[in-house]
Amino acid sequence: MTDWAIRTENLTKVFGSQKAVGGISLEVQRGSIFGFLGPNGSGKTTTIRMLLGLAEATSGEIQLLGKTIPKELDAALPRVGALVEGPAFYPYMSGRNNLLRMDAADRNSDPATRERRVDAALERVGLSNAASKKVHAYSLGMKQRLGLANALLKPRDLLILDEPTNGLDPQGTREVRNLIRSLAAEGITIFLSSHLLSEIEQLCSHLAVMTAGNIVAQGSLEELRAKGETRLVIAGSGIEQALRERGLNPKARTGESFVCEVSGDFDVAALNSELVGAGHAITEIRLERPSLEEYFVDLTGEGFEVVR
Ligand SMILES: Nc1ncnc2c1ncn2[C@@H]1O[C@H](COP(=O)(O)OP(=O)(O)OP(=O)(O)O)[C@@H](O)[C@H]1O
Repeated sequence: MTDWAIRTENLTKVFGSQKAVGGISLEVQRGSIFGFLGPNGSGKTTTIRMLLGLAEATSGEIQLLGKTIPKELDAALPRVGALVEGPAFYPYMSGRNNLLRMDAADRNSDPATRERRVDAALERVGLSNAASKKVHAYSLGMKQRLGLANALLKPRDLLILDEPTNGLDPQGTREVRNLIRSLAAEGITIFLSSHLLSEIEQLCSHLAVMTAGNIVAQGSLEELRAKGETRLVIAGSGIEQALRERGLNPKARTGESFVCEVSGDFDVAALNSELVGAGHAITEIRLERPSLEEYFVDLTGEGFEVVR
């Protein structure tokens, strides 16, 4: 039986006459870094708010760490850290005092361990040296890391992060991404929304693609990569006839090369040695896979930003 950190079935949210989330079934495996990819306005934040019990679903079901939401919210939430719409810090208070204050506002947290937990969280996100600095002097990346420290004041099994690198400069983006990687390496399941395909490709093991309130693709990165059509590109002496004899359907491409549609697991090395063995001089042979971006654009008719 698969152990799901998040599972939804037919989750729907309607605002007036608008379906912001149109019946989505998410399956987020424990231990994964799961990317929730979609352009702005596709329904990601609304979904995340429903997962966390911040918004009520119109219909459908949610399981978070095996608990039914919203019925068993109190049992699930202590193990879930969240970063949704940058938390509001007091700018003229230090990072450390902000965390102490936020922890004190949480009725389930233990005052006896507060200082120790706050210092450990600051250490974890690399802010120990800036702990006594006022937050208004923090860079955006530091503020975002402080937000993550706030989400890490207690031991967590799952972190839900809404666009965690949005608005950060390249340095801040790198800091936050590295932090996410190290948290995942500790075994925390990460669910992260982003409108950047490049971010998801760099960080995530699994993803779901949202467009206009619906999931149009979901699975591991490799599964989705294998879905687009694979092409064999090949050039060599007498190659067209040789390919036809082997049941492939070559089409002429630029220069001397031909292209054939093949399955994702096509064995190029075997074909190469067979053709060479039969006396053909092969000057080019390779598989060409469409990028994830091409595949998603085919599915959604939209572009994804590909900022690195
Ligand atoms: N409280 C609300 N009342 C009415 N419509 C809403 C409300 N919240 C969201 N919407 C609408 O629902 C749709 C999905 O919005 P949502 O914020 O979930 O998208 P998103 O993918 O998170 O985008 P973004 O990255 O811009 O936040 C949008 O069309 C938005 O205008």
